[in-house]
Amino acid sequence: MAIERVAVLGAGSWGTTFAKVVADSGPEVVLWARRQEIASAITETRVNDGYLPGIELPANLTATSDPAKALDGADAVVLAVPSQTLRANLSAWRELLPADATLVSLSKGVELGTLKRMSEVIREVAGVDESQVAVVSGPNLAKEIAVGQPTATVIACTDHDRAVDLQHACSNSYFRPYTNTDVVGCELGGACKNVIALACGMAAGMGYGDNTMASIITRGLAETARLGAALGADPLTFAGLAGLGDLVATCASPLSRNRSFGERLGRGETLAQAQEAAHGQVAEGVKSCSSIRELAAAHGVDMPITEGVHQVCHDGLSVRALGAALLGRDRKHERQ
Ligand SMILES: NC(=O)c1ccc[n+]([C@@H]2O[C@H](COP(=O)([O-])OP(=O)(O)OC[C@H]3O[C@@H](n4cnc5c(N)ncnc54)[C@H](O)[C@@H]3O)[C@@H](O)[C@H]2O)c1
Ligand SMILES: O=P(O)(O)OC[C@H](O)CO
Repeated sequence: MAIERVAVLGAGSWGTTFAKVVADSGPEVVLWARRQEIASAITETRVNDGYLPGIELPANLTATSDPAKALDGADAVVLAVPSQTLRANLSAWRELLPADATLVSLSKGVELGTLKRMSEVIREVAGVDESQVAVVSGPNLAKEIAVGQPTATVIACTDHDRAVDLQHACSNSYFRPYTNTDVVGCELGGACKNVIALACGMAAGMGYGDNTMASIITRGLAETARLGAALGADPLTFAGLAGLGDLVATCASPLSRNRSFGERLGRGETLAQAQEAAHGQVAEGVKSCSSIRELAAAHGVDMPITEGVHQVCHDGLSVRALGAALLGRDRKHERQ
């Protein structure tokens, strides 16, 4: 089914940027902003100044703070709110969701408490089959895409035809989506890389260079792939855009909120100071390190970097002690 009208719920960095991507690809887009003043400002100035200053939004993108207006007649509903708020937000929107609309997750995280992936939360709250839920994940730093820098991504859905419909709705001269049916692998790649980026940021904050980064990225990918194997993901997904691609972009970029957050901790700032510097924008790994750690434990999977990041963020371990603990682990074979 051709997607002609898209609702994007969440007007932060990625929600606004993805709304622009879709609008630049052809469909009509209605962007829902939680705050009325942001919706009005977008309507009046065509700019979301708080999140994407200086970026002019296309004419086929309109904004509202009324979810019913955003969702009316939508062929696809894109959910662009922080992971830990998705359940509450979607519960409030449930009755307004058009019956056969594709429900698309942009959020990269694992829910605290339930240990569910975002597509699982969506299926549960909206009461839909897994074939109706898609995930967009890849090396997608919003600020680069908003200025039209080229990138690729993955649209994952167990229903390949639905993924292809969505692919058509967000393909343009600077955004190239690939399809994949491995929803589990794509979601785990997106959630876990935020935690590994925190670790890379910590190392950068301590003054360490590229060998350290490459070692954390590579071993971070190894532990992500171990979790994926335990949860039934396709191992090849982790070598793709939603795995290695996103991991490298996030761990290397000063634009990443997760990496920047970790860097502040590595320079000796407290969690509260790093949180304040984020200006309300979400660094998903700070919470997901705990849920991913629990998920790993429930499946008997060893994730030492994730464990260490959790201890730094929530158990008072110093960044220096984390480095020493990781280097002091039992020697092992690379494939273990
Ligand atoms: N920014 C990126 O480059 C990027 C890229 C890919 C994926 N993502 C993922 O997309 C998701 C959204 O990220 P973002 O960059 O748009 O985040 P953001 O912090 O920039 O914006 C979050 C948006 O959600 C809204 N929101 C609704 N309910 C909320 C609540 N209860 N608490 C806080 N905010 C609430 C906020 O008003 C805001 O508009 C995250 O899971 C993130 O990991 C982000
Ligand atoms: O800014 P971050 O750390 O939330 O990362 C943004 C995107 O997920 C990169 O693909």
